[in-house]
Formats: sequence, C-alpha cells, structure tokens
Amino acid sequence: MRLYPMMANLRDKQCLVVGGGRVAERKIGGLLNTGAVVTVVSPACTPTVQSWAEAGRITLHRRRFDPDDVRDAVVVIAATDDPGVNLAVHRACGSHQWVNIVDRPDLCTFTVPSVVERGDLQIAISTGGHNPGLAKKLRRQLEEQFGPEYAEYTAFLGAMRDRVLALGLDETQRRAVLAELLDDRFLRLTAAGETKRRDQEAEQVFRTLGKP
Ligand SMILES: C[C@@]1(CC(=O)O)C2=NC(=C\c3[nH]c(c(CCC(=O)O)c3CC(=O)O)Cc3[nH]c(c(CC(=O)O)c3CCC(=O)O)/C=C3\N/C(=C\2)[C@@H](CCC(=O)O)[C@]3(C)CC(=O)O)/[C@H]1CCC(=O)O
Ligand SMILES: NC(=O)c1ccc[n+]([C@@H]2O[C@H](COP(=O)([O-])OP(=O)(O)OC[C@H]3O[C@@H](n4cnc5c(N)ncnc54)[C@H](O)[C@@H]3O)[C@@H](O)[C@H]2O)c1
Repeated sequence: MRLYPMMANLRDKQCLVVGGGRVAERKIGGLLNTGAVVTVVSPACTPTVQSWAEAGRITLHRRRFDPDDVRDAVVVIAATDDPGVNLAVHRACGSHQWVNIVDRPDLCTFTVPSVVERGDLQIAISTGGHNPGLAKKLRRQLEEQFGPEYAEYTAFLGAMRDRVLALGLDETQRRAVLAELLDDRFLRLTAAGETKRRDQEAEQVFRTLGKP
C-alpha cells in the first residue's frame, strides 16, 4: 500500500481514542503534543493516561466503547486489546473521519509514523506497515545523527528565513543568502552553544549577500 505522507495540523480538533493501555498512551501523547482536543473511552487505563485526565488535559470516560462516541471526532483511534471492539469502532466511523485501527492496518485511513522530534523539526518514518519495529530502530539511529541541537538550529534557520523573505530580494539573491545560511558552520556554532558568534556570522551574510 502506498501512503501519502502528510503533516496534519490537529490544533483544537476533536480526537477520540478508544482504549487506555500502552499503545493508546503512545497515540494520546502524540495527539496532546499537537494541541488536539482528546477524548478517551476505556474502562481501564495506564497511570499516565489517568494523570492526563486528572490534569484536565484529556476527557476520560471510564466505560466501554459506544458507537455514538465517534460522532464529533475528526480523528478516531481504536487501540483496545479486543479485535471485536476495534472492528466495531471502524464500523461506527463515517468515510469523512480519519481512522486508525491499531491491529488492522488494512482498515486504517491513516497510520502513525515513528518520529524523531527536535523542536519543530520532525523526521517521520513509515514502513507502510511492513515492520513498525524497523521504524523504531531507524528512529533511534536518526536520533544519534540529529541531536538535540537541531531544535535550536531549526528555530534559528526559521527566524533567518523570515528575515530573508521580508527583505524583498530578487530570487537569485534570496537563494544565495538561504544557501549560505545552510552552511554547516551555523550548525556547528549552534551545537557548541556559540550563538552570539553564529548570529554575528549571519549578520555578515546579510551584509555581503543580502543588500536589496
Ligand atoms: C511507529 C509506531 C508509531 C506509534 O505507534 O506511535 C507504530 N508502531 C510502533 C511500535 C510497535 N508496534 C508493534 C510493535 C511490536 C513489534 C512488532 O510487532 O513489530 C512495536 C514496537 C514496540 O512497541 O516497541 C506491533 C504492531 N504495530 C501494528 C500492528 C498491527 C499489524 O501490523 O497487523 C502490530 C502487531 C500487534 C500484535 O501483536 O498483534 C501496526 C501499526 N503500527 C504502526 C506504528 C503503524 C505502522 C507504522 C509503519 O508503517 O511502520 C500501524 C500499521 C498502525 C498504527 O499504529 O498507526 C511505533 C514505534 C514508535 C517508536 O518507538 O518510535
Ligand atoms: N499499532 C501499534 O502500534 C501496536 C503496537 C503493539 C500492539 N498493538 C495492538 O494493540 C492492542 C492493544 O495493546 P496494548 O498494549 O495497549 O494493550 P493493553 O492491554 O495495555 O490495553 C488495552 C486497553 O483496551 C481497553 N479496552 C478493552 N475493551 C474495551 C472496550 N470495550 N472499550 C474501550 N476500551 C476497551 C482496556 O481498558 C485497556 O485500556 C494489542 O492487542 C495489539 O493488537 C498495536
């Protein structure tokens, strides 16, 4: 199956997770990171899911799934350990809803990738359902390659790009400045914590290449 890679903005979107176990907890955590409005239906749940409910970060209904639960949800995830319940969740959903059934890749209208998270930089890995263990293994390898410095580095490059775009340069100049800012020295200076020197280097780039 060929999947379309898509980064979804779920801020303030209603999401339903059926089940509150280990797998549900992972999916809920990801949804919460995006600012989604999460409702969980499950008779039992992990201590972390319970703590999210107590902190008011999710709405938790401690009961079994009811088909009516899916009504207002844009995204629905079925993550119970009962294949019959997971199938019932799928059947309750309409074709307008994005549905993930954790034990039935064939019924998913979206799957969840493994993700290296470095601030706003996200590197998502999908194996098209062939082997989620491989996705996890690759994530760990990529986490070695792309360290925590990439969070600050990405934010820095974002701020610099905003500036470049605001300068109103012609296309050739704009490309030249953006290309120079991607030089590895800016990454090295960020990783070394030498942000002052990095910012001075960036000013130099603007002075030499970024004159309108
Ligand atoms: C990436 C990740 C994201 C996340 O969940 O956040 C994710 N699974 C992860 C881990 C993981 N999953 C499983 C194991 C045990 C080892 C093994 O079985 O291989 C481990 C390893 C572990 O838990 O350590 C078992 C498993 N997974 C699925 C089935 C059903 C089936 O295949 O039929 C079964 C068998 C269940 C059973 O035993 O019956 C199905 C799916 N799992 C997916 C995603 C989607 C495809 C992603 C892709 O294209 O690769 C898809 C299709 C649907 C979905 O869930 O969206 C996350 C790693 C996060 C990380 O740590 O980086
Ligand atoms: N896609 C993935 O990433 C992945 C990974 C591993 C396992 N799995 C599959 O996910 C299933 C769940 O794994 P787990 O480790 O989270 O199991 P778990 O035992 O930790 O949790 C199961 C949860 O389902 C809930 N539940 C059971 N019946 C319910 C009902 N009628 N209504 C609402 N909630 C109900 C329980 O309260 C519990 O919280 C496994 O059985 C396996 O098939 C998927």
